[in-house]
Amino acid sequence: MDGFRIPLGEWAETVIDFLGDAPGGLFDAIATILAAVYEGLDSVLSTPPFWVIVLVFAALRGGEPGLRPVSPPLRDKVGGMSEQPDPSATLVRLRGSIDNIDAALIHMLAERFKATQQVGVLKAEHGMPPSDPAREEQQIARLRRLAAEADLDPEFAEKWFNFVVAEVIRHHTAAAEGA
Ligand SMILES: O=C(O)C(=O)C[C@]1(C(=O)O)C=C[C@@H](O)C=C1
Repeated sequence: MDGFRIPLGEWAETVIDFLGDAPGGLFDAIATILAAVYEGLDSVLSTPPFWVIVLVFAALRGGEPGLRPVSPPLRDKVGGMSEQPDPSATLVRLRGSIDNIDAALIHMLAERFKATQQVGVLKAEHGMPPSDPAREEQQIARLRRLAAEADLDPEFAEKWFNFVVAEVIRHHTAAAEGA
């Protein structure tokens, strides 16, 4: 063991010599890369994607009945009333699912408004108009398509979108007036 020594001091000297010889731009480049890595990590950690929110709720509920899929008991109805479990228990179970979904929707809406709030600041700072009808048209077309695929009424999806966007535009307008 005595014969072996990690030459830490020499390594550090080499690095310091290298940095000393390096052109000034190198430090800027390192700072830029570190800042980009930091910002990337910060945005990943502060904006959980959709599936993280869903997983958090799944974990919070554990194996409780609230997480059981809604459809199988409804399918049982075809077999006749005698196969139905206790209606009060069914109601409690379905309400458990409804409560989970409502909570997830609130969290997702909060994340959406955090993002649009930043868009509002950006638009206000650069004199961009609060609303962008062309963008909204694209969003509505996409959401209507997704709704149809998911068995949700596309009219309802569009109404929901317009309701949310009206609130976003109200926030954008207030931000522009305050800027
Ligand atoms: O994308 C934008 O430009 C936004 O301001 C966001 C948003 C939205 O909430 O989706 C809101 C208003 C615009 O008219 C279009 C879209």
